[in-house]
Amino acid sequence: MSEATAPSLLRTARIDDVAACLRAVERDDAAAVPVLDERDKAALAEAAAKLTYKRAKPQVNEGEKAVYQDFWLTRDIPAGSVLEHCRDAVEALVNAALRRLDPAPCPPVTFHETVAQWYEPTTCGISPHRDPKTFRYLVALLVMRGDGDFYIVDDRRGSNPRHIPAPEGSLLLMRQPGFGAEDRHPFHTLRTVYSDRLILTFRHDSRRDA
Ligand SMILES: O=C(O)CCC(=O)C(=O)O
Ligand SMILES: [Fe+2]
Repeated sequence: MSEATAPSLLRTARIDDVAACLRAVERDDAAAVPVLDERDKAALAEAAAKLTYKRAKPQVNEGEKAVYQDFWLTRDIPAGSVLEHCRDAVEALVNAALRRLDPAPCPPVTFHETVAQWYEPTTCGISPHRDPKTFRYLVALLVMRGDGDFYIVDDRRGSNPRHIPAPEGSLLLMRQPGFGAEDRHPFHTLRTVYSDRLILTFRHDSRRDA
């Protein structure tokens, strides 16, 4: 798609609100901010609904480290699609917000990895876990459709849950190592999913840094 016809996304997102969200991430490990209007949500959910998803492995790891998952995913994001434009728009928005913070908690992010995830209603979308620490600075989850209960927790048992409201249309930002500190790497979980939930997950992969 040429630039002239590229859809404009995130028109209603405000950089200052995203900067305030990043401050909340420094304090609370994760926070969400509304970024999508009705038109964005419709265009993105329509494109995401056309992707071909694979079921996530129901269980990853054994014993104490077991993580249980109940969702569908794909990394096949068509080149030039509205979903790819969306990745670029979210990356630009987050980096514009980071530039408003002094000192900035991390360098500019590059979202090397994009995953589309689809959850049907369930009582456990994904049990407590940490994302691999090769993913640095920030993980960004864009909720294109649906609703679910996201929590930051203290451990794999899910102790001390802190609910992070992230309704449809919001961008949930969660810290990874390198965001202000090397030793902050939060456990998190998605519990109840109330209605079909479509998200894009964006991650900065340090193995692909120059
Ligand atoms: O869907 C969510 O809200 C969380 C997903 C997640 O933590 C992951 O895929 O690593
Ligand atoms: Fe995760």
